[in-house]
Amino acid sequence: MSDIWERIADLLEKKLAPGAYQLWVKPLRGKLENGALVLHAPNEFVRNHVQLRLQEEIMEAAGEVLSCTPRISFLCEHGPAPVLALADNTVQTRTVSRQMSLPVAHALPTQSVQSWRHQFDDFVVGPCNSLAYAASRGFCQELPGSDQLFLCSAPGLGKTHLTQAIGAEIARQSNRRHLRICYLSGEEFASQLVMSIKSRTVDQFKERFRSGVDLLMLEDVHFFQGKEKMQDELLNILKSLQNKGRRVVMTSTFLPKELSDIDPGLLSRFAQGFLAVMDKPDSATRLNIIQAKSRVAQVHIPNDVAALLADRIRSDIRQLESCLKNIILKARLLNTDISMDLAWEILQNYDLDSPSIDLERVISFVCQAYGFGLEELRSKSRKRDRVMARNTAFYLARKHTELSLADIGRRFNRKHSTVIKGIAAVEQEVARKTALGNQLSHTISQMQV
Ligand SMILES: Nc1ncnc2c1ncn2[C@@H]1O[C@H](COP(=O)(O)OP(=O)(O)OP(=O)(O)O)[C@@H](O)[C@H]1O
Repeated sequence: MSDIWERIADLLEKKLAPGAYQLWVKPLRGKLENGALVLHAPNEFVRNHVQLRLQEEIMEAAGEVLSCTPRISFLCEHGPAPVLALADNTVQTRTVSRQMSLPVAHALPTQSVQSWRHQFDDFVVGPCNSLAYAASRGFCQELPGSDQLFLCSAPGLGKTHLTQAIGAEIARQSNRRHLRICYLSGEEFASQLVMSIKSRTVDQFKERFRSGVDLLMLEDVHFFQGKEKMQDELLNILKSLQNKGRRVVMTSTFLPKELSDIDPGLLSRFAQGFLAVMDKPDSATRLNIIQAKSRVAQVHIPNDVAALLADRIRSDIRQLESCLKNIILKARLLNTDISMDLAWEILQNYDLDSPSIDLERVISFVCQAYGFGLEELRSKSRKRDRVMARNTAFYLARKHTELSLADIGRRFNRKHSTVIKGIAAVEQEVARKTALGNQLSHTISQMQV
């Protein structure tokens, strides 16, 4: 079948500038495999250039030779994974191929339908992300007012996961197979724009986004801070997409209002749709994530190990996941059980949070510091030293735990209004720097986090 490629290449020789043909098309080897045109480039540089710049021309030439437009895979002789030109590898009609090829040429290199890495099913929902999850689901169902979604969180808390889940879900819905999805990061957008400026193809670059995209998924838009030229182009593209009723998902590590050096018009576009913020997971969600990930790995994680991980890696799910994977891998390599010792060894390689403080730790600290037992703290006694000890416990519990005032009060046999008064009394003494206040400050600072 390689003579097919020779015919396509001959056609390209006639259509392209001689230099372009010699440089980019001549080194390619091509053949038809299962209805797809598979092109091998000698290296990644050539492959990327051909995929980015010549895909349309190749598609057209192939269409003329074959009387239908085939799917194209771009492979690299020394490279790893194939890069599919189409998001949908089912029905291959000329229209579908042409439509799909435009945005995907500018998408992340490996985003074919099969390569969405994350789904809704493997996203663990907790209080920290339930709104973002619901909004992402709503976006897929085209709920009224869900044309644009802005997902925001600190790094490693699931923005990419949800964005990819949206892409996977929409690409999966049979009635949306024709939809042209463009998924890329702010940085990729910028580098493609720079390349198009260098090759004087900015108009084509803009046109691809304006007319070739039904759903734009743009990650890490905080990248645009301070990049004026990029912001102009993005603003125009967003305006055009929004005017045409096209849908947009964006992610950012910062809220629109926290971004600096961004054109106000662009900021206002960022804030135009639904803004969903994800927080750090609470301990129950962290445990659920550990359990879900170990289920996928088909490994049993002992409860004490799960509790240790959930306690010491609290603010970044990516780190939590990576630590868990390393523990599982090490246990497999050493052919040993997953134990606390093994977990501790792996944990040393991570940036750990301090052990969290729960109410029982607060109680035992206060009892030790003041020389009372819990029953004396819970008693009705209004003796000054007991009141101070109790108030210190209220204050520390409020500071270090996520418990409500009512929960704290319950443990000490007190109403939540008493807890408020106790905390205020401690704060007042400390602020006034009285002798008692200084003593309280010292005691409070001894509670090691
Ligand atoms: N709620 C969750 N349930 C299951 N896995 C999650 C959840 N949140 C995050 N993860 C996992 O944590 C890892 C990091 O998540 P993700 O890449 O989506 O974070 P991000 O917010 O996009 O980070 P960054 O800002 O650094 O790009 C991924 O492997 C993802 O699957």
